[in-house]
Amino acid sequence: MRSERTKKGIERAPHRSLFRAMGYTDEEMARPIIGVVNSKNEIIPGHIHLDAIVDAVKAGIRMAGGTPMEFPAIGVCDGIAMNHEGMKYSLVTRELIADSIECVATAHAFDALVMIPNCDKVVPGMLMAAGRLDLPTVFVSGGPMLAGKYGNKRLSLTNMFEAVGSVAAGKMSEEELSEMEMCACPTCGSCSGMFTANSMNCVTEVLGMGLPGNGTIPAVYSARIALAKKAGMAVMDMFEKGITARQIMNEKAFENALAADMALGCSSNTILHLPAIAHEAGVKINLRRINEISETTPNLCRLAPAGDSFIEDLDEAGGIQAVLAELDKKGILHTDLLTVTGKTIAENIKNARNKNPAVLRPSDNPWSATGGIAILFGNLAPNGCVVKRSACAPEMLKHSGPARVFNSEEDCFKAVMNNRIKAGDVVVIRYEGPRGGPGMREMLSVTAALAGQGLDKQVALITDGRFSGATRGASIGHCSPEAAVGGPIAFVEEGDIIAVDINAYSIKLEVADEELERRKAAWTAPEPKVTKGFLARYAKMVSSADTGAVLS
Ligand SMILES: CC(C)(O)[C@@H](O)C(=O)O
Ligand SMILES: [Mg+2]
Repeated sequence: MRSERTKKGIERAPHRSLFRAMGYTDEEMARPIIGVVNSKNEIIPGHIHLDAIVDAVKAGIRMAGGTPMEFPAIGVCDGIAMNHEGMKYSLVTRELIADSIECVATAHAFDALVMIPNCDKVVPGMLMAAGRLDLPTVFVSGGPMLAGKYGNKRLSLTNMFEAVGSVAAGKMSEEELSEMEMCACPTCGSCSGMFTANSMNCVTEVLGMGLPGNGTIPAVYSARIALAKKAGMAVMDMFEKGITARQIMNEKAFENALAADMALGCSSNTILHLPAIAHEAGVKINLRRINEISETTPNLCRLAPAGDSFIEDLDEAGGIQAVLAELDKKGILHTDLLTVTGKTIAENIKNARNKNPAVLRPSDNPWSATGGIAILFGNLAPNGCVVKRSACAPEMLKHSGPARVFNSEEDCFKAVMNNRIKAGDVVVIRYEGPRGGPGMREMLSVTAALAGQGLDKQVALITDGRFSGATRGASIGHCSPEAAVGGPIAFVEEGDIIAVDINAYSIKLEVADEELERRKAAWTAPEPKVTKGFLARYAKMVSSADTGAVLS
């Protein structure tokens, strides 16, 4: 046992005295020590209830003969951090979470880990730690929030952000906005659509790191508590069999994750997180390979923000296992891979059934023959940029128009709220990349306000920042290289024509090469916006978005 480093022999008597200080018994010390990473806090709706999940996990570990030892992980609510300086501190927590778990788990020589995340950056941060540490590891998330009800309409956080634009455009009253505010987010859990948190929790299940049900069972269902108990038992089984994270998260597992991403219509943020997680697991994900997978994977789900169903509906339809069964019918899944159930994907999906073809389209009757995400390349983004095409109005799949250039999210948001963006425009928001932001802000307020004004069918937006999973429209993010390092997006001028052809995977700044060279020669890198603290250190070290914005 790895944990013997902290508890066996005469030289470990001091260590044991410290365990005794916490009330641990000989029996508890003799058993495998399982680190239980609890990201509970009182500022994220997806995390407020996690103590109940943690208690159930610990019960499962004890039932199966282990000793759980809990330690914390931080987390940020992207919704509450949105549209202000706070959002610069969101993506960066992913690395803090991974690094801090590495520190605690190694310092205390845990034998195995159970990770309990829920929201956006906590899931990938923990998956990165799992890949780095390569211990037996099981994930059980907090589960999705139920959808809100407003009159006879169901709604989610997307509607709230879009309503802000509707009020600004005079299409909705402030009274209606306040009424919606009271019912959009009715329970604890990760926001109810196929936004980033749920995307990542679903992908965790596909990777094989979460038990069946991990991605979709609602936070308030008793089945989630039972799942947590099973996760505690599963980690003990993995420990006994010597199954570690990297045996599960191999190259084929990431291919499965990307295929499911395309079928589910996941958040564009998965294209940052999956390469970052793969990097920690020793696997390389290439953006061009992602397009190949998207080209051959049907899009089966249009949950919010692409449609009006929610994660709870996907759960009732059979959840992620039913999605995998649909994909398997097309032969696009590697099914011989091991998962935390101790069984293969083929064994896990044997009895999975699609119980609602309106929510989960059968693979021979998809929403589209191609997947939810497209990576565009061209002179404006030589290293690629990302769009969730399944949440884009069909008329915007091909668009060209004049650039409206902003050097920060704030400047652009003001212009949108003052109704200064017009039909046909291509909004450019730059110096918001991983290094330039710093921290690559998520720009749901801008994209939602445009959608709330009805402009999502007429306006495209491109940025070196990123979006929320709740963003819809021709919102093209992660433009690489970013403006702060002299990427071509830095050279766009007001009125330049930008042509986007999403299904051709192309984005073009229609300015002659010689002119772009002239602009490049006249360009100087801006001074760093932040000069102290973690953000300043992050800005110096972070890689480009096309490689996952990682620190190594
Ligand atoms: C606040 C949201 C909706 O969670 C967003 O952060 C996302 O990325 O989906
Ligand atoms: Mg987010």
